[in-house]
Amino acid sequence: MNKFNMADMLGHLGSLLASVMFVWAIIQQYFPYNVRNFFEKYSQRFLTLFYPYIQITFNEFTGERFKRSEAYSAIETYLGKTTSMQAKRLKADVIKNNTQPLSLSMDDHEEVADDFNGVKVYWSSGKNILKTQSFSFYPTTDEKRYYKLTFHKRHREMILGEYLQHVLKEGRDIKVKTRMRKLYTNNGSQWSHVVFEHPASFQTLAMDPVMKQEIIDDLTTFSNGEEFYNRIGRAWKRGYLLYGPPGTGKSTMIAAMANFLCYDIYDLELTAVKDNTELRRLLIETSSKSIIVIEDIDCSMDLTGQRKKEVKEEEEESDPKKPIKPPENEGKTSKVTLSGLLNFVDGLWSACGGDRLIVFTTNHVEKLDPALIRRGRMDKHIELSYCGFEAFKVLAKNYLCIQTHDLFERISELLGEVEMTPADVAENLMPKTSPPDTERCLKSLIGALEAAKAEAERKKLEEEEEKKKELLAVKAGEVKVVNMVENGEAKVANLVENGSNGSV
Ligand SMILES: Nc1ncnc2c1ncn2[C@@H]1O[C@H](COP(=O)(O)OP(=O)(O)OP(=O)(O)O)[C@@H](O)[C@H]1O
Repeated sequence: MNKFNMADMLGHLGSLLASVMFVWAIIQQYFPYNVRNFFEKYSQRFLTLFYPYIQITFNEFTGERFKRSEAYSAIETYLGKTTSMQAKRLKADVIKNNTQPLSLSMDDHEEVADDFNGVKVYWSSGKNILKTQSFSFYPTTDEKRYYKLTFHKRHREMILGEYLQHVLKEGRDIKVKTRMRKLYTNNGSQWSHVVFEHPASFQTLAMDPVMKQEIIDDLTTFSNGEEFYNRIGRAWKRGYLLYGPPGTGKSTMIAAMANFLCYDIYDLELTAVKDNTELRRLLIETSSKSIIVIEDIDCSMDLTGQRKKEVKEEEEESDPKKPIKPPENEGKTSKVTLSGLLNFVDGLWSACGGDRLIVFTTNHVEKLDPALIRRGRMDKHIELSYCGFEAFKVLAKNYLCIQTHDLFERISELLGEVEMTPADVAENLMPKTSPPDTERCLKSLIGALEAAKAEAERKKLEEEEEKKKELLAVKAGEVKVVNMVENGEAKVANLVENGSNGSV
């Protein structure tokens, strides 16, 4: 009996559904769009009288036809984490990133809940399929995806303000962290890029640990400082000057900075930039969350000489008596000037928004114009120097996976006496066999350090000999002069004596 009733009920339900669908199909087919729209509009209004929830739709494409909405993309990324825990149907996409190979988002018509400060909100995904007007035999469809946010109307203010800001910021931050980072280089006025996959990190960077921590803290404060920079009315940028002999890790540190902050790198070849206008254009094209690097700044332009010339020109220009003469550069290809570079560092271009680090490197800090590297322009001066024992320990850990060894004491002694760059120390620690023969590598380093020490001592001796010789030469010269003076005096005395005797 029960069985029969059930089958009967299902039969009725089936025919009811079929009828509803039939009627809906008829309405869609024959009722004009305006009439349907009218019913939909008023039924919605009627429902909102009793429905305490508010809905916001974020469409994938807004305004410009092929431009994906930034908000949609940030929401998609934000929901990625929640989605993988809650939704039953997910969409996966491959992203080329070491830390996270797959990006997950919820499939169409899924719903997930999110909790913010104890308030529950619901996100659902959907798509509208529009039939495009076309004369093709196969009608084409246009899919418009969207996310819908639903929340109770009593939380309106908080959701529209704080929560949405939080979602967009989190989404953007996750995106920055998981995106493939790029290394841009300029060929004249054009940037071209490759994927940036340098493995350097602060962990593998060999330097004094206190200094390293200081840099990490500084970078963290800077990257979280949007509000602070806004408050004090300064462009959100920071200048770093890295200086030290070749092979001390300046380029490696830039790579470590980019990996730490998840920023892109713009490696600016200043010598390829025609003039200040081109420099400005290149800078305006840089994106936020990036490091703009000018390596070997002292070789990129004659800063000292040029600065003097510029100062002289400025002085001459301000002299009213001076006749006006045509500019020297007219008709010639001009170069970037120091003042152009200073404008760039000072952030005249900061109107393009976002945070940027500017990093200059040099092997000869003393050659740079003080105006270029004064605080406020280059906020942090970092000296990368010869390898100390602490830096060596980092390299030993990286290259040989050891934290301590009997030979460390000797190495520590030698490093205190000899100047060797981390690049040279690393080269000696490079395993030549597999598995690495730790002792052999350490002994190779000791051998190199002893050879360097002997060489330094030999040079010192040579220099001392040279100095001695110079001193002797000076002394010999002095003796000669004294002799000459004495001879001269004797002659003069003779003459005087002869003169007083009346003989000429
Ligand atoms: N402090 C360091 N920590 C770890 N590795 C380092 C360090 N310094 C140098 N190296 C190693 O030496 C190589 C050369 O270093 P890097 O190019 O960073 O030096 P640099 O100071 O930029 O030199 P240059 O002034 O010639 O450009 C790197 O590939 C890296 O492997």
